[in-house]
Amino acid sequence: MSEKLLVVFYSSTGSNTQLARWSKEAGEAFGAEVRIRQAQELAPDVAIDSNPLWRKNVEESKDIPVATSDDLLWADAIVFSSPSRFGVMASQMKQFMDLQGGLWAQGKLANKFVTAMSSAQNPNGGQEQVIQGIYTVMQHWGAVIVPAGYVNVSTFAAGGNPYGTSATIDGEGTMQNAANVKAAASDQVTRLLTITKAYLAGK
Ligand SMILES: Cc1cc2nc3c(=O)[nH]c(=O)nc-3n(C[C@H](O)[C@H](O)[C@H](O)COP(=O)(O)O)c2cc1C
Repeated sequence: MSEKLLVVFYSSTGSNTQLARWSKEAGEAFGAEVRIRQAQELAPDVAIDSNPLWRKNVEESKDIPVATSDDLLWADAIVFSSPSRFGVMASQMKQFMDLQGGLWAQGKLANKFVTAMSSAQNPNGGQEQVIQGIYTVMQHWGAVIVPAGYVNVSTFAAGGNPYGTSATIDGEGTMQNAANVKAAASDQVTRLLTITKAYLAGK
């Protein structure tokens, strides 16, 4: 039986969409069954239309369903990916988490294997804090957190964040050092699934 991997992201201008798509690819390469899902957009059209990159990302990610509680129930392992918003996760991602109080109260979110990724405009624009914020919620859910650590050389080339892959996005929306970030994200997902698989085999 293959591992069930859920990739949940929020993205305005496409960078976390890209991290999520790379995560999906890595999950499929591992042999997992993968669902990719996005947090429900909360911003009004007037805000989205104020930034052509934002509208472009909305159009280009239309095929990706909105994340639901059922996706969480289904998953053995989860990748979360959110941009930095003043050093915390995007409100859209937090809203998705906040909607899970019912499942949490029933103990149905416990024992999921999770890891997280993030992006910001600056190399130190809050990526570490965003990932730690996601991990804080995961501790409340009783998840098993699988950080990137320093176990793959790709982590160093991507900027050396042991909490999870971090991307830096310039003012034009271009991801810096993208090939190395892709490699780190892929290795992070492979590590998540390797540990999930070992746990499921021993159950
Ligand atoms: C409201 C808001 C707050 C932000 N705060 C920061 C910040 O404090 N530091 C930073 O480097 N980037 C900040 N950014 C930039 C975003 O993190 C960056 O655009 C995002 O990571 C790109 O990811 P996306 O393409 O998936 O939307 C902010 C962006 C917005 C819209």
